[in-house]
Amino acid sequence: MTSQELFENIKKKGSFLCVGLDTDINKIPRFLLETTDPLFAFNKEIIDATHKYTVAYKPNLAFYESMGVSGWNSLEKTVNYIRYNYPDIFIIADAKRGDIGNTSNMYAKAFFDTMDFDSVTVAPYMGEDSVKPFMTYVDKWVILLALTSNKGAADFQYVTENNEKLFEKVIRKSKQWGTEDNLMYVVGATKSEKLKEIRDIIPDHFLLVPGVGAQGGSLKEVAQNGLNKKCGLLVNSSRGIIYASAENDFAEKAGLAAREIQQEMNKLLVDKGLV
Ligand SMILES: O=c1ccn([C@@H]2O[C@H](COP(=O)(O)O)[C@@H](O)[C@H]2O)c(=O)[nH]1
Repeated sequence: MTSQELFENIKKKGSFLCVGLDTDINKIPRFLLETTDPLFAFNKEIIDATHKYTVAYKPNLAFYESMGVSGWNSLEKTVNYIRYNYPDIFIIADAKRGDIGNTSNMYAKAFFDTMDFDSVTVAPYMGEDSVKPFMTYVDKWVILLALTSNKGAADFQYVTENNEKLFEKVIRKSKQWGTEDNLMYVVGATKSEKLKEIRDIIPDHFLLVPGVGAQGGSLKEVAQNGLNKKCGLLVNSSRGIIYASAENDFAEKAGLAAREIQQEMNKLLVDKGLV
């Protein structure tokens, strides 16, 4: 998917929402545990209830890997289900990978050949040769960690040298490795005050923004500082949507939670003259 195609979907749905599929076996409704594949059964219901309001899904790999082989199967079935039923939706493997070149090649093969993800989150710490293997695939994206939403982001990402913070250096250097059609950045919604500075460095790239909802980031502030002429934002909410209810009505409540965010997003897009 190109950035223009992503923008077209955003305009069509009036939404730049990404629903995070952080599917925790301990949090899903108990009756699903009696099904043959509880993680997939939960995801399928959530996807059917939210697809109208979202342009992206982001399974976080930890929730699937922690289950062993059955978790990988649930993940693969989830990706195939989205691809087959809702083909215009962008699918993110939140895996935070990156290693020496030949190993990154294998990570890229896992997510882009073996599984049909559109994108994978990658940690920039090991540098260009650890990131480039993910960019050899046509129509696939790297989403590079730039300024993360957690408290520990302060440990390294704000460290300043020659008047430049580490996260700024990461963005400035890495933007030369790809294009606006295969490289996005993670910027936490809890760091929305930094979005203007980030937009000075990368005015046109898409940003994946986790941290609204459960982590307390403000969608309005993210939009004020981060929207660009092609929207340029995918704002993720995981727990705030998928665990809106722990009862039999979990899917319906997730749909309502997604719709509420979509309606707010639509207003923000209208105010910005983008739809
Ligand atoms: O900086 C980051 C990078 C990734 N994440 C991931 O996004 C979701 C957020 O979930 P919520 O339940 O909406 O808080 C989760 O998968 C994180 O691992 C992040 O939060 N911050």
